[in-house]
Amino acid sequence: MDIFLHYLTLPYLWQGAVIAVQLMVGALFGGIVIGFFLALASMSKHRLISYPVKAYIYLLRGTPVLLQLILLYNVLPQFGIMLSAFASALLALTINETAYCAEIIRGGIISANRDQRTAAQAFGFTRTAEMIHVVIPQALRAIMPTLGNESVGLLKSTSLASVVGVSELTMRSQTIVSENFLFIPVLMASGGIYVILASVLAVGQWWLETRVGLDFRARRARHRKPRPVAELPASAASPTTVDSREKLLEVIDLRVAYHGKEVLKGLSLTVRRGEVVVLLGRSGSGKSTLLKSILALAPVSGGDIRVGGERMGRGPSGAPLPARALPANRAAARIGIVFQNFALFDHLTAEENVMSIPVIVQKDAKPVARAKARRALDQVGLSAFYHSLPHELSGGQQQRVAIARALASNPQLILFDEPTSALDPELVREVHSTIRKLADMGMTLVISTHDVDFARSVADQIVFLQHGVLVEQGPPSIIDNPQTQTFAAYLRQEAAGEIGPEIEPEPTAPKPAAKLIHTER
Ligand SMILES: Nc1ncnc2c1ncn2[C@@H]1O[C@H](COP(=O)(O)OP(=O)(O)OP(=O)(O)O)[C@@H](O)[C@H]1O
Repeated sequence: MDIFLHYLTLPYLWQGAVIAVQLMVGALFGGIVIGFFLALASMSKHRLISYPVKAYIYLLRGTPVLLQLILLYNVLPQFGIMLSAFASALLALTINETAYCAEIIRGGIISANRDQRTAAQAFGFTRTAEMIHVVIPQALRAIMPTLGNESVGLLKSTSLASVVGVSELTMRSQTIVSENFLFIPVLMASGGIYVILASVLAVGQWWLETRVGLDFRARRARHRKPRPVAELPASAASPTTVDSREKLLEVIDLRVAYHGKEVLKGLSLTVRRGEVVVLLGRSGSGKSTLLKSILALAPVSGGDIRVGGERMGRGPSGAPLPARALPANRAAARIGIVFQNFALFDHLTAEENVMSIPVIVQKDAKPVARAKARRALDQVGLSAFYHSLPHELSGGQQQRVAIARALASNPQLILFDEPTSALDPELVREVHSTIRKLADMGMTLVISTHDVDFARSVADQIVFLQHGVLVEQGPPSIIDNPQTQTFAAYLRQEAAGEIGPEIEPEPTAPKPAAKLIHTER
């Protein structure tokens, strides 16, 4: 035991351990930084970028790190590059690590919630902002355990550096053994040092995992010191006077196709400022696609969409905007959106969720954005929940945070994509009453829903879609007096609770006759 303890505390071995740790930290750091960019490159739409990166990862993962180490150590001098044994071992381990980290990080990125990413894009986040504020926080939660595992594996792989003459822990224990033949105590002491280092890594991993976890964030949010909140001018809080004749949203002959299949077939619609338009239709009729198109989030193949003076997804000449110009286009249109599944950023409190739009999109100072967020949360009756994380709220409360988030950007138009479909009946009421309040304030709303009674009570204009075609349009009275057989059949089935998804008509079947009744307010 004494001999074991002697070697366990031997400075010569611990100096070797320091070299092993230096190799591990250097390779892990390089692996994570370079791996992040490789992960992005491997997911690129451009094959010229993604394929070589995938091939690089494939080759490095497919060959033993020992082989790579020896190869690099012997190949570099032939190109006149003379590196020390330590530097070439570090380089080889880093290169190998980039492939593994790229795959770990790619896994984290693809695990990020799609709805939250769509929400960020809809509000006008740039790709970089989406990455920093939405994807990376979620990806970190997913990759932390695997990365912790990887760091322990890497620590053990540093022992391979001994083959090129790096005097790290394993090599030093072998050197001692070759002199005194005390295999068992020396190798056990060396193993003990590896276990101590791995334990330190495990504690670090646990600490980091806790910090990116939602429970820790929730606790921290509750105990955080109060942050500065700006005074907002009183005028900003009151609803603006609207000219109800002004056309705010114009959808002109809109066509959208997914993989060659047309799902919106020449749809035209006008929404005036202050108007509430409700979209009805069976599942699959194209309601969500219409809302996504308004935000330039759907593959529009024809037609035009204007919100205020802004052409969505197109430049002034009518040419489609490149992807990098879309965030500014969406931000300029000032459209808020509320999704069926809330799509709140789950690592942010209610207040942070709402203020993310003024901070990230409108570049407001944080105290101003916080004041706007609190005003919006007060408007939807959530003054007591500023510091709650989404998972601490009921579905109805989460949806009201989502409504506050849509309000915080001072939108000229708010889109609701089946805002109550994911809610229990008693929670539906609270969300409906919040939407009604917005309508009473004179906000312009476009709401997709299956709730005919709610549509009747809130709408200025009802729009019925079928197979991507606007079949009937008119005041709420058309619900009691439908003008087309298809709408009448839909209403009958809806009342009987027999509504099913759309069944595509045969390709030869004629389009449903469109009967339009236009309403002026
Ligand atoms: N990303 C997509 N890729 C391929 N097809 C899609 C995509 N999104 C929607 N579609 C198709 O477009 C059609 C219209 O879908 P959409 O979601 O707009 O209908 P909806 O009326 O909103 O339905 P629901 O009431 O169920 O939300 C459907 O046939 C759907 O399968």
